[in-house]
Amino acid sequence: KRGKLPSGPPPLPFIGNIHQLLGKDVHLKFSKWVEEYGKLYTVQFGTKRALVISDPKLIKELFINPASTGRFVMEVFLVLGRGRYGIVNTDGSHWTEQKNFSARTLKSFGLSGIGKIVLEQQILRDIQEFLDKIRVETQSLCIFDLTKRLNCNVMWKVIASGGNKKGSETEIVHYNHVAELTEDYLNSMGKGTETGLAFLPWLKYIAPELSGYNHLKSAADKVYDLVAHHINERRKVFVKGDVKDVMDAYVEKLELCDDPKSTFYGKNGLRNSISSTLELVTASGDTTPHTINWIMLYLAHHQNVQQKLCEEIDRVIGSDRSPSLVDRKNMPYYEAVLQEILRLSSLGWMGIPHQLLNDVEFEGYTLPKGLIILPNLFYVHHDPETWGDPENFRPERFINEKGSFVRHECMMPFGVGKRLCYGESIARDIIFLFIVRFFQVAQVFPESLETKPDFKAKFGFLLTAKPFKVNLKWRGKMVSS
Ligand code: HEM
Repeated sequence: KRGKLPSGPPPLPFIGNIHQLLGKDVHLKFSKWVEEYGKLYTVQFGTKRALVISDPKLIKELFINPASTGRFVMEVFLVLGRGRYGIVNTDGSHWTEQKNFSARTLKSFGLSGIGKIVLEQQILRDIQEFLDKIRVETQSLCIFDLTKRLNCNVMWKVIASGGNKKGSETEIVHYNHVAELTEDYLNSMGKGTETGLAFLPWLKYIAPELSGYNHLKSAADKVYDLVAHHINERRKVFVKGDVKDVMDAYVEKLELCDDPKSTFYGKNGLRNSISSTLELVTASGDTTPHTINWIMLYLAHHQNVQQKLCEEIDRVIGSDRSPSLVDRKNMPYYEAVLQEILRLSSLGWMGIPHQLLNDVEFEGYTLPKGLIILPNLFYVHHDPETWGDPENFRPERFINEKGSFVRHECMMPFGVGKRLCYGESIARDIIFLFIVRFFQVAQVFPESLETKPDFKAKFGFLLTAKPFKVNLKWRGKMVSS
């Protein structure tokens, strides 16, 4: 099959399949095409060809090959990093150096690092504040707006807490500002996926307003300037060895780098550090709170599952103490609920597109260098051949006869292979602390009995739950953490 690629929906001259990929619910079109063309097919973005892979084994096989770690650079990300800097927009040795440093630093200052106990306590205090705030609400509540802020606070603590006086007025104003700017950028990124800008960068020239480019650029600039400002301020007061958070670690790395070949060296070093830090803020800004939001939606409409989760919380933690991350290993049902929601929601429905760095022999085809690779994660998580009843919410599918949680090799919500999401661990930790603490003291119900559940996702760069409200009922004691 040399020179040939798997077929797919017939492309039109110049635009390829773009006319079929604009607007809403593109993930469902990608699934429909699996039925027509099989688990390997190609689509055409203008002049660029993309291979869509819908088989988990094949995704794994290709994504562990170093040739597949190239990044197809999307305008919606490029505009944020102001070029190919940082992690998401880079590949090769540039990407390796930036990603390794970022992953290591996140680990050190996140929930598995040196200050993990203090951070866990701080997060629980933030969650307590959140609970206190909603406790006075008697009306039905849109939880998402609050969890988004909460998540941003947590991440900004990991990234830049060392520069702020804990609990001060400025800290709160500052956190809210970071959250607002991040949200604006993330919303415009979703819009850019709908209008096609993500795959057709030239739209910014012919339809800058309509494609959402103008708004995207101004939102991206604001959040970039904010992070750049903080890094530059820290550089002015840099003290070697005084590293309190992720941002300090970047500043130290920049100040001490004397290797011109390093991606931390000189002006480009600064650009890379700003981009990489920025990516931590934006990559976590939507993903974690939207996952929490999906959990709320499913549990509000599946009282039996919520009941079982509450029973597990009561059994393992009780009501006299706050949860701790060490409880997680004793909570298989929680793990199964999260896994089932990650499967059903498939937030990152096509991951972030890869691009081949070299020719690759794959399934009898010679895939050419430069080919875009799209893992059809939504389909993988909904394939009837794998799941039998993919549309049903059934956490039990991840529980074995002994009552233990079992992993499933077809689950890949955080991607797979060498470019796997390295925020998985902190995302899982934050979600655990939030959900378990929340259901330790509260229950959620649909806004009204007539409210019909709508589990169909709102389409964008991420698949998110449509806005909804829940009613709360308080249970257990409001133990303070
Ligand atoms: C439920 C939460 C999350 C989900 C479902 C998720 C999912 C994903 C997926 C599917 C990818 C694409 C992997 C690929 O390119 O093949 C990705 C990449 C990435 N994620 Fe996450 N993510 C989540 C949370 C986070 C958090 C909290 C952070 C940061 C703290 C983060 C940082 C990143 C970064 C920087 C990349 C790009 C990595 C690269 O280009 O090599 N993610 N994520």
